[in-house]
Amino acid sequence: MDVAIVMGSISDWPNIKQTASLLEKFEVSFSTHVISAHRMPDQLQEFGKQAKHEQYKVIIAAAGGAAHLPGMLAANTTLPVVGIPVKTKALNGMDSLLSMVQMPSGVPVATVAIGDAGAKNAAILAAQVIALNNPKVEKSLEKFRNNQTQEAINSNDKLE
Ligand SMILES: Nc1c(C(=O)O)ncn1[C@@H]1O[C@H](COP(=O)(O)O)[C@@H](O)[C@H]1O
Repeated sequence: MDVAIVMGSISDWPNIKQTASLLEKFEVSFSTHVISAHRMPDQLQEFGKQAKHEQYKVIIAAAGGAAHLPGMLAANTTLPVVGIPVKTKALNGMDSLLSMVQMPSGVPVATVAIGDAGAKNAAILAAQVIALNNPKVEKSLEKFRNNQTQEAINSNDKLE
């Protein structure tokens, strides 16, 4: 598998399944996991340490609230980690965003936006990394971009 999607909880899945759907669309191979840094610290550390041996190229890590999961994965691997801040009821995801975007120098998490745009952009970002060595994925990305451009152009027809 090229990409690992790791979530802090199964409750993140309704948001994160769109990340998985987009990876499928780009024909990027991926696996999905629930591994909480807080609730499963040993498993989280083990996963981070083994990720490179497992041949993953990118890790997408989604978590809400005190979202330490992406940072702790990043601390345990040199693979690129894309962080998705999951929207929360209490603070609308600002808590998730700030806990992953403000990483200390030396241990980056490539943090995307809160919510649907971020969940999709994480998949696109991961696919862009995979496309560097995979012409099929590169083609899928180009097609996606061209369709997006065409849809934006066509939306002019809807203006009155
Ligand atoms: N932020 C973390 C971590 C972590 O960072 O280790 N583990 C779970 N969570 C988050 O807690 C929220 C509520 O989880 P539950 O619904 O399971 O109580 C989820 O958004 C999850 O990502």
